[in-house]
Amino acid sequence: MRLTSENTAAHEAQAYAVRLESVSKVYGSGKNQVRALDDVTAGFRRGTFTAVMGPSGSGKSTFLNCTAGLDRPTSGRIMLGDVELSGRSETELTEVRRDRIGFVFQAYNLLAALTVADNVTLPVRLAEQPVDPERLSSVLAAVGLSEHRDRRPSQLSGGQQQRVAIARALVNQPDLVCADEPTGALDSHNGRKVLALLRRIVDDLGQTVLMVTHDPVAAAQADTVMFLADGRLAGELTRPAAEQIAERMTQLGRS
Ligand SMILES: Nc1ncnc2c1ncn2[C@@H]1O[C@H](COP(=O)(O)OP(=O)(O)OP(=O)(O)O)[C@@H](O)[C@H]1O
Repeated sequence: MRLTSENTAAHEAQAYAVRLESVSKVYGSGKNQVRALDDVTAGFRRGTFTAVMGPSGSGKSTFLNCTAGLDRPTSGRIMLGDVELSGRSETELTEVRRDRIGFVFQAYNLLAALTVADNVTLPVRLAEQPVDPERLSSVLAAVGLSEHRDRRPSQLSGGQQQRVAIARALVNQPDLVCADEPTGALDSHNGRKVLALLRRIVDDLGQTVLMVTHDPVAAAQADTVMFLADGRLAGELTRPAAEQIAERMTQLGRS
């Protein structure tokens, strides 16, 4: 097939969950100006798990927030599948986030008054869509919480609460799951279980995961580790061991 610019764009939208083209983010102005992201171009293929690492202040949260439509880049383009995020109104961005992106935060962000099942289906109900009982059962089974569907978050361990958050992130079959330090509040046993679950949703369900972490052991679960330094891409490692990641982080910290 001859590749015209139109079918190249369609092909890329199919192959990549999200693409960033020359994305920069500048905070403040004058002498207080901070270039948190500096001309970042990157693409994340569907069905892959990427960890984002870098020294403190290197731009990881800014990168994740811009990619997930929580923050707006100063310049550049972000394409979520075939949807361009730039130039969208706040209401449109809220809808894109609700319908196409799953979020997993360090602090779980569950609603204490709701049951597990009601927390998981919240994005569906916020979109005023009917809850599909089969979809609910299948995401609860995927995270191993079928028997706990009627409990409240306070009746679960931290690791179980994070698995509820992952089920909530999956319920709309999102284009992208964004995880910000998902194991940051967990002990190592529960942290390992959550990481294994993130790995499984990529391998078994074909989800695309983008995870910011400070932990080389967590990052070693990813297919690719992408490094940031001073808001710029500073290389990547494919299927690295935790030791290699730690070594690269030490080098970046020294530079
Ligand atoms: N809202 C903001 N206003 C001004 N500067 C900001 C803002 N948010 C981030 N920054 C600055 O942008 C740079 C990148 O910050 P960011 O939080 O993205 O880094 P990070 O790699 O996630 O850091 P950490 O690992 O410490 O969480 C830093 O210099 C930070 O001080």
